[in-house]
Order: sequence, then structure tokens, then C-alpha cells
Amino acid sequence: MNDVFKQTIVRGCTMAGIEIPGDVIKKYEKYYQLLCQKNSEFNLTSITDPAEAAEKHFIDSILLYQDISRDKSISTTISMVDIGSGAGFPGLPLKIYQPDIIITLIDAVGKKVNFMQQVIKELDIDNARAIHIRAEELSVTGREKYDVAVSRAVAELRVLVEYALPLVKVGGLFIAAKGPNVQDELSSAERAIKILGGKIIGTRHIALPLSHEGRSIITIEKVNNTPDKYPRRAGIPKKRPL
Ligand SMILES: C[S@@+](CC[C@H](N)C(=O)[O-])C[C@H]1O[C@@H](n2cnc3c(N)ncnc32)[C@H](O)[C@@H]1O
Repeated sequence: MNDVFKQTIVRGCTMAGIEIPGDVIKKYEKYYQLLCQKNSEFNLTSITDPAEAAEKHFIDSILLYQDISRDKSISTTISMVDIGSGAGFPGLPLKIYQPDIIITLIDAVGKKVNFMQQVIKELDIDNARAIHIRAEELSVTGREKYDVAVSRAVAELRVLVEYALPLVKVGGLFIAAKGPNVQDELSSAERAIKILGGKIIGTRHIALPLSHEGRSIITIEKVNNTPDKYPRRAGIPKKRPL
């Protein structure tokens, strides 16, 4: 096992005030090992250095937990979808950290979904599935079904909300993990958020605990049902953002 990876998880979580159980760290180590193995076959991530991966993939993911659980007690089961999860971030580290989450991970690229399925199987993770589907298509079976949607590094916010908000229950949350500067994105997404039944309830600006890179975590509450005509068909949200 990679000591630098483990030490960085422990040190970073301590600095961030996150209590991280030993069995969770062990699973992250195994996950990181699988990530490095698969990454030599095809490109899953450009971040493979152990300290960087520990902070920028794993800690970065679990920093969202505070936003997800803000209205729920820790023991309440949360159904969550991660849109454009890629190699599993942020959904899988969150699920490993809080096993009560029931997670659906989706991605448009089959090879990435195969990798997530491998991690789920090899780490023996319950209540987790990875599906090869586009977000626009999941709303056929997954419409207004999830308590929480999360997404990191997938699209600009006005596009992302058309992927995410149709999947979230009224009263649920969409949490977008973004870089430090989000003011322009927030302004240009205002109209789309309103049309789709959302309301921005907060943007939390934070720094990663070790590199001090900035992040913004945008939380949108689903306050009204999304009109049936959204999402538009695959590709249209990105081509013609609301
Ligand atoms: C830059 S990667 C980010 C992956 C991961 N969320 C992370 O932060 O490491 C963007 C991912 O979003 C996926 N994606 C983009 N548009 C999508 C859509 N409409 N539905 C599902 N997946 C999508 C891509 O296939 C890609 O794997």
C-alpha cells in the first residue's frame, strides 16, 4: 500500500476537521490502487500522484458531505445520483465515507462505467450502481427520484442544472462542486435554475486543506417540479443552454 496516499488522507482530513475511520481509509487505498492500475490501460484521470490524488480526488469529494447532510441526520438514508462521475468522483468516496447513502453513478463513457463497476465489486460496496447513460436520458426512469444530485467538473452550471434538477425530488438538493470563481456562472444560470424548479440556497467557498486550492460548492434546492419538457434531448442542453 502507498504510505504517502494514506498519510495525506489522514493529514488532510485532520486539517479539514473530518473524522475518517480506518476501514474507510483502507477502502480508499484499494480504490486508489485500482485507479492507478486501470489508468495505465486507458485515461481515467490526469491526477495519479499519491498525495495529489488523495487530496484532489478523495478529500475533495468528501468535503461535500457537509452540504449533503445539512438537513438530514447522519443515520437517514439518502438516495443520491452523481452525474458524469468519470472514475467515480465525487460519488464513490462519499458513498464509502457514509455507507447509508444509496448511490447511482452515471457516465456517458462506457469504459469509465466499467471501472466504477469494478471498484464497487472489488470493494464489496452495497447499494451502489454505476450506469452507462447520459444524464438527459436518466430522467425517463429516474425523474424526481433522488434526494440529492451531485456533480463535479462536468459542464457549466446552466447546462448542469438541466441534467440534474429533473432527477431531484421536490425538497431535495443539487450540489455542484466548482472551482474558485463562480460568480459569472451563477449569474448566467439564474434563468435556467428558475425554469427548472430550483433555487440557489448557498455557495460555500473553501480551500483544500493542504494545497489550499480554492473550491466553491453551490447548493440548489428543488422547490418546484421541473416542467415535463426538460431535460431536452441528449446534447441539446449543452448546444443551446437555457
Ligand atoms: C471531466 S470528467 C469529470 C469526472 C468526475 N466527475 C471527476 O470530477 O473526476 C466529465 C465526465 O462527465 C461525463 N459527462 C459529460 N456530459 C455527460 C452527460 N450529459 N451525461 C453523463 N455523463 C456526462 C463525461 O463522460 C466525463 O466522464
